[in-house]
Amino acid sequence: MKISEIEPIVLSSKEKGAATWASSMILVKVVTNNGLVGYGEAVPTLRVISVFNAIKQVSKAYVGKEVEDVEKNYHEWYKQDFYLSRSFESATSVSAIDIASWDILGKEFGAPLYKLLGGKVRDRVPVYANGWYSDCVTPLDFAERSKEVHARGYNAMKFDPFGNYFNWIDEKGLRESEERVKAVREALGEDAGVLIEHHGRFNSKSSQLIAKRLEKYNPLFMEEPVHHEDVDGLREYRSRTKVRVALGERLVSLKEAYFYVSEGLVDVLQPDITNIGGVTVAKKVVDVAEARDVEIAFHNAFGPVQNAVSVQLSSTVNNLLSLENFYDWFPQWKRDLVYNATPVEGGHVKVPEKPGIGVEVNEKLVDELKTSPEALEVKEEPVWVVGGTWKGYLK
Ligand SMILES: O=C(O)C(=O)C[C@H](O)[C@H](O)CO
Ligand SMILES: [Mg+2]
Repeated sequence: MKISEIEPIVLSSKEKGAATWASSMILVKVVTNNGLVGYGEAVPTLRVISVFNAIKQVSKAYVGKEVEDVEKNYHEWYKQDFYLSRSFESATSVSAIDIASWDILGKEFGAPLYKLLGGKVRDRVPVYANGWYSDCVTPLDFAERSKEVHARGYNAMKFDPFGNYFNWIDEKGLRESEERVKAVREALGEDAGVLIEHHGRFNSKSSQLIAKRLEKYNPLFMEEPVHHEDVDGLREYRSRTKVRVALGERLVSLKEAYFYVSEGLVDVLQPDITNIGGVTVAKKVVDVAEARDVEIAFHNAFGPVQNAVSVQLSSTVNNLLSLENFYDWFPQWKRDLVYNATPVEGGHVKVPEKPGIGVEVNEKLVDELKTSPEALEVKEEPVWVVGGTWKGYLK
């Protein structure tokens, strides 16, 4: 079947998500010449306009091609684009079109993606919560909220305890962060997973100080402890700390992922299927990680189509640690967009059996929420922060 049309669709709503960038979403609709429709999702972040336009350019390399030729089509774009691995817009655009292509493949063969990828190794996917700590500032705020999340069945949760510190962290910042993490660990007990998000914003010396303060709370992993491109800083961090490192949400190609795995720089790899090159590349990244016994925990922070395809892939991955999940902290419209098809129950998600990505998109709601691509406001609290947490509390 040939691809006849590709449409980027920006969706937004007044209802806000856990983070500013979660209030919008870029859906990609792919249609074939015999009327089959597939959906993918591209990542907005602060690039809504440029990603929307990039999808139009990447579409030029896909329209008219056989939708089943996912490998051939991806490599043709990789050759044509030249700067792919340095172009976030291109990588998330090709990822979205690839995901939609796989959605169509599943519909064509009447199978959920997991069946096209070698079958399930688990019937339910374990998830960890993110986005749950909006407006938490004091240790008590975090402790109380974490208990509520635990009571909902989540046995692992991630949070950024560092407030508005960036690059450097001083003793006051270390004390504030430690008090927040200590409060959560005491609230949850020893068996729950406590995952620490740094958002890649510290220099290596600061991150090493953080690791020494927090390792006694047995974090399941320390995510992006240093700036993503600070490889020497990451090497130094690895040589001087004992904690597990997670990274991967910013990777945009297979070779980038291979570098971090082959250099022994990562314990938990977090590829984002809507950034790394779609299903076609994500499944290769999983194999590279498996070769070095690196665990997989797909980054999954944006929308319900990304979530659906991440659930499908996670069900097939032997070396899966857990799948990130914002589902219960999505704005309702994101859950409604796929008829709330992947609810979290007891800290797990059942793997949908519908063809393709396993969920149906609510096309009526798409029409209601469709908007034009606009620049997001840049405020004192960065768009990637969980709302209301970019502050300190010790006077
Ligand atoms: O989900 C993650 O790992 C991210 O780094 C993204 C942010 O944490 C998420 O959007 C909440 O701010
Ligand atoms: Mg992160």
